[in-house]
Amino acid sequence: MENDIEKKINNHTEQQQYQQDEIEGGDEEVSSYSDSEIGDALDLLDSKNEDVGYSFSPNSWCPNSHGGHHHYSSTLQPRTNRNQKFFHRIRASPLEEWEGRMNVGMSNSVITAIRGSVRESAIGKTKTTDKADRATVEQAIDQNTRKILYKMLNKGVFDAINGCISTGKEANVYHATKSHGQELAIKIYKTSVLEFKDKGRYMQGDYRYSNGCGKHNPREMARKWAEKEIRNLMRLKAAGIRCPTTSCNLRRLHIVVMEFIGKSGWAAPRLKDAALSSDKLREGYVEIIIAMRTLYQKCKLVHGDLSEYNILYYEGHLYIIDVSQAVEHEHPHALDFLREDCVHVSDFFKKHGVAVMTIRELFDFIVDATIADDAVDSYLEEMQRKILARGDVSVEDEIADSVFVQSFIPRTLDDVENAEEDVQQITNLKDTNDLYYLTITGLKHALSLTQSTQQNTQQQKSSATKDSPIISDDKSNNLEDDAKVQSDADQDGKSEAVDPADKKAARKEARKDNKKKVKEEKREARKTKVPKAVQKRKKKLAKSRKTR
Ligand SMILES: Nc1ncnc2c1ncn2[C@@H]1O[C@H](COP(=O)(O)OP(=O)(O)OP(=O)(O)O)[C@@H](O)[C@H]1O
Ligand SMILES: [Mg+2]
Repeated sequence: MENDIEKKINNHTEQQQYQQDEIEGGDEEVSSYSDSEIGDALDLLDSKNEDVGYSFSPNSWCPNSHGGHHHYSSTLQPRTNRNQKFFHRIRASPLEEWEGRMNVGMSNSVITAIRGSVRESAIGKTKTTDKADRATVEQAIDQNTRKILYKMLNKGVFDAINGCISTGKEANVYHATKSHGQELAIKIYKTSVLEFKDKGRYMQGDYRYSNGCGKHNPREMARKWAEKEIRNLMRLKAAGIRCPTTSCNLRRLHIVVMEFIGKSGWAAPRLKDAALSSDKLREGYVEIIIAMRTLYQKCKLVHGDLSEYNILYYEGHLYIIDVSQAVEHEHPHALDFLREDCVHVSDFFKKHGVAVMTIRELFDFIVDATIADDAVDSYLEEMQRKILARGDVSVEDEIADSVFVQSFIPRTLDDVENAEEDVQQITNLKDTNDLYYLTITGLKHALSLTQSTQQNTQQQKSSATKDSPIISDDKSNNLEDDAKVQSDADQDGKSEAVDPADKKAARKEARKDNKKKVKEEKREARKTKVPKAVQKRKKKLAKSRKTR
C-alpha cells in the first residue's frame, strides 16, 4: 500500500517534470517539417534572441539567458551569413583537435559523416531526396535527428559535437562541448525498425509505460527509450548512485544529453577495459553491489543489463550507465533480470580473482529489506569473513547456485505455490534452503525473530531451573541447526554447571550430529520419494475420476 502511494508520487513527480518539459517545447515532432520551415523557425528563434524586449525563462538553455555575451547578427543580414554563425558554433574544425582523443570505439567514418551532416545543416542546405542521406549516418544521424541537433545547438544545449564515442546496436554516443568547455555525452537512439526488438520484454510490464510502448512505431520506441534513460538516470542520481547527471530538459525526442564521464575528450573506460589492480577490483566489487542494492531498495529499479560493459571506471569509482532498459522492481520479470545482473557482475569479478558471494547470497543481500542502511557495512564484513572461511566455492555451492538461477522466485507469499508444504517444512525445522522467497518476503527475518524469542524464553526457563542456557553464537541464522540444538538440549535436560568452552564444543558437536542426521534422513527420503511428475499425474487422474 505504502509502496503504491510512493510509486504514484514518484511517477506523478516524473510526469509533472515531463509536462513541464513539453511546455518548454521539448517534444514537438519535427518529421513533418520541411528544411525551409526549420530554417525559418530557426531564423525566428534568432530574431527573438536579438529582441531586447523578449523575456527569457531563467532556466532556458538559451546562451543569452545569463547576460548575453553573444552579439548575434541582425535578421537583416543575408541568410548565408547568419547561418554561418551556426557553422562556427558547431565548429567543425575542432574535430581534428579531439579526434586523437576519442579512442573509445571511435569510427572515423562516423566522425566524417557527422561533421559533414551537421555542417550541411549548419549552412542551411535545402532538402535533399538522396536516399543515403535519409537512411542514416551509422543509422542514428538521420535528417530529422540532424534537425533536432541543430535546434538544440541553437538553443545552447551544446556548442560543438566533437566526435563519436561509441556506435552500438541501439544507440550512438557522441562527445560534445559547451562554449565554456563543459563536456557532454549525447546519446542518440536509432530510429530504424529492427533495432529494438529485444527491448519489448523490459517495457512490457512497466506500469510507467502501460499505455503501450509504440512497438510498431520505431521512432516512438526510440523516444520512449530516451525518456526512460533520463527518468532512470535521475532516479539513480537522487539515490546517490554514481551515474551521468542529466535532466528532463536535456532530452529531445530520441536524443539524450548527459554529463560526460571522462576528461578532456577521453571517455572513462568500461570496467571491462579498465585494467584494475586486485585492491581496486575488490573495492569496485563492494561499490557495485552496494549500488545494486540501492538501485533496488531506494530507486525501486533493476538495471536489467548490468555488466562490465555498462559500468565505467572513472577517478577511482564505478559509474553505472545505459539504464534505458531498467525496470521497476514490480515488473513481472524484475527478479529474473536482477538474477542475470548478479550473474554478470559476479562472473566478471570472480574471473578477475575477487572472492565473491554466491549468486544466491548476492541476490539476498540486494533484496533483503531488513538490512538497515547503517548495518550494510557490518553485513558485508560478516559476509567477507564467511567467504574467506569457506575458501573457494565448493561444487555443491555451485550446483546450488545454478539451481537457484533457474528457479522461480515468488515475490510475495501470494505467489508461493505450495504454501502449506512450506509451512510444514518450516515448522518441522527442516532444511529451508530451497525456499528462495524467505529473504525477499521478509520471512527469514521474521522467523529469526521468532526463533530468538523462543530461545530467550527457553533461556529464562533454564536459568530459573539453574539449567545451563544455550545461547547461539552463530549469526548465520541457521534456524534448523539452532532450533534442533535447542530442542536436543531440552531433551537432555542437563542441569550441572558446565564450562562455557565445553558448552560451545558441545553445541558444535550437536550441530554436526544434527547435520549428519538431516543428511541421512534426506538420503532415506529420496529413496522413497515419488517424482513430481508422477505426483502430478496422480492428482490429475484423481481429478478426472471425480469429474466423471
Ligand atoms: N555519459 C557518458 N560518458 C562517457 N562515455 C559514455 C557515456 N555514456 C555512454 N558512454 C560510452 O558509450 C558507450 C555506449 O553507451 P551505452 O552503453 O549507453 O549505449 P548502448 O545502449 O549500450 O548502445 P548499444 O547497446 O547499442 O551498444 C559506453 O560503453 C561508453 O563507452
Ligand atoms: Mg551499453
